[in-house]
Amino acid sequence: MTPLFKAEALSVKLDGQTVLAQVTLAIMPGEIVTIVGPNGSGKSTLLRAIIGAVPPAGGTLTVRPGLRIGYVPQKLHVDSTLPVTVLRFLSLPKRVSRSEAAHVLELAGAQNIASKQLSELSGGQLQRVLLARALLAKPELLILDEATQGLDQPGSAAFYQLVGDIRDDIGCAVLMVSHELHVVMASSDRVICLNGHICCEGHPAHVASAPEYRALFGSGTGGALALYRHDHDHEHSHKHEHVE
Ligand SMILES: Nc1ncnc2c1ncn2[C@@H]1O[C@H](COP(=O)(O)OP(=O)(O)OP(=O)(O)O)[C@@H](O)[C@H]1O
Repeated sequence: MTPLFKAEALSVKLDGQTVLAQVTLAIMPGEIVTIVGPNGSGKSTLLRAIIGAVPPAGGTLTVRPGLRIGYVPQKLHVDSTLPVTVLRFLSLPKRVSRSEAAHVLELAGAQNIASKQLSELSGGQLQRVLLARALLAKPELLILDEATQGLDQPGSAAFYQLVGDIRDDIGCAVLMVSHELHVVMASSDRVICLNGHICCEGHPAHVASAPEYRALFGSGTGGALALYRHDHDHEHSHKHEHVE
């Protein structure tokens, strides 16, 4: 199978400073990959390099020609004085039909809020609308940059569960940045721990116990990890592979 994109020994400089060095990474169709790493470790820069917003300073980045990418930003700052309904927002800047809008809202679990004003949505509802908007591109690769910032833990868990369901529905790969390894681990196939370079990678449980990860994040989430795994096994045992 051909990867959707492949970075080989990729380095990126911003303002003359090396932000990413020797990053080698490929994403296969349908895979869910999560990038974790401390603040300033280059996570957003890596996503921006993949979508072509920053040029490589070294190495190579090969993106499959014509790859359809959907991008979900961290946050949308909504001007509450500007009246825009969810349906209208989906038609900006390019008009979409009502049925297309209804379809992506349904995929994103937001079908009952189509006629609401953007300004009256909760944080979790707004993120679902942003996700719906990214789905309009019929993405083969969905990129999420800390898309659950500001959501509480159950809200984040529900959101990542939804992302996993969408992958199952439309078969897209997902590349996302999250600080919440304990929340995303149930829906990720692979986790990459980044700190300017790739420190460690692999199955979520492997990364959580890797010395490089523990050195960066401590082992304080151990209890939460165990608890989440436990809950997850019970709630969703019909759908996902389990972390043993
Ligand atoms: N436009 C820019 N010009 C110069 N330096 C930048 C620019 N954007 C980011 N940086 C620097 O590059 C480094 C990596 O930033 P980046 O935003 O990729 O990290 P991050 O891992 O996404 O951080 P966070 O978790 O805080 O969002 C940081 O040291 C940052 O200060």
